[in-house]
Amino acid sequence: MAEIIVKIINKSGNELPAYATADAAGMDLRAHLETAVTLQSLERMLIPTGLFMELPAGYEAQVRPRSGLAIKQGLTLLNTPGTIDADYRGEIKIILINLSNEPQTIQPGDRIAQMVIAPFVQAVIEPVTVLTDTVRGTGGFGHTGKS
Ligand SMILES: O=c1ccn([C@H]2C[C@H](O)[C@@H](COP(=O)(O)OP(=O)(O)OP(=O)(O)O)O2)c(=O)[nH]1
Ligand SMILES: [Mg+2]
Repeated sequence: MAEIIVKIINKSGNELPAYATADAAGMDLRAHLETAVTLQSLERMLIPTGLFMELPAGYEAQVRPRSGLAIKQGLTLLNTPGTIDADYRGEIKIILINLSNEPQTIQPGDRIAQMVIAPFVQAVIEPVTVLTDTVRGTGGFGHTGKS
């Protein structure tokens, strides 16, 4: 696999993101907090990570929920997958939402999300007035049925 260099400034005091296992796709991101915060049911909150990144051109970072937090605590990312642009130089922040019925508490340094680095393409848009015919045509939104 080609080596992709991602430059990171870490102002959090937490350890740097890292792949936990040999072939992991995601690196966990930790909450950069002074004290614990609690999200009430259905409350959303922007949680800082203290991380600032420089991705190579042609790559994005996707921030995604952790399945353990989702199933055990109903915590997910409101905008999943969040998009971190290669030209963004601000702090990476996580939009957490509590979809459970109980308050959920995040401690400083908790792993609240994971980040996947992925290549992307930028398309050239070509305005036209007619599109090619296909078997699907305009069918969508479940038009092929369920079973
Ligand atoms: O979960 C996220 C999503 C985005 N960002 C940062 C990096 C990204 O490059 C920038 C802009 O994100 P996006 O394009 O999704 O937001 P927008 O509402 O379109 O803002 P903008 O007008 O700044 O592009 O915000 C985060 O830190 N966390
Ligand atoms: Mg945008």
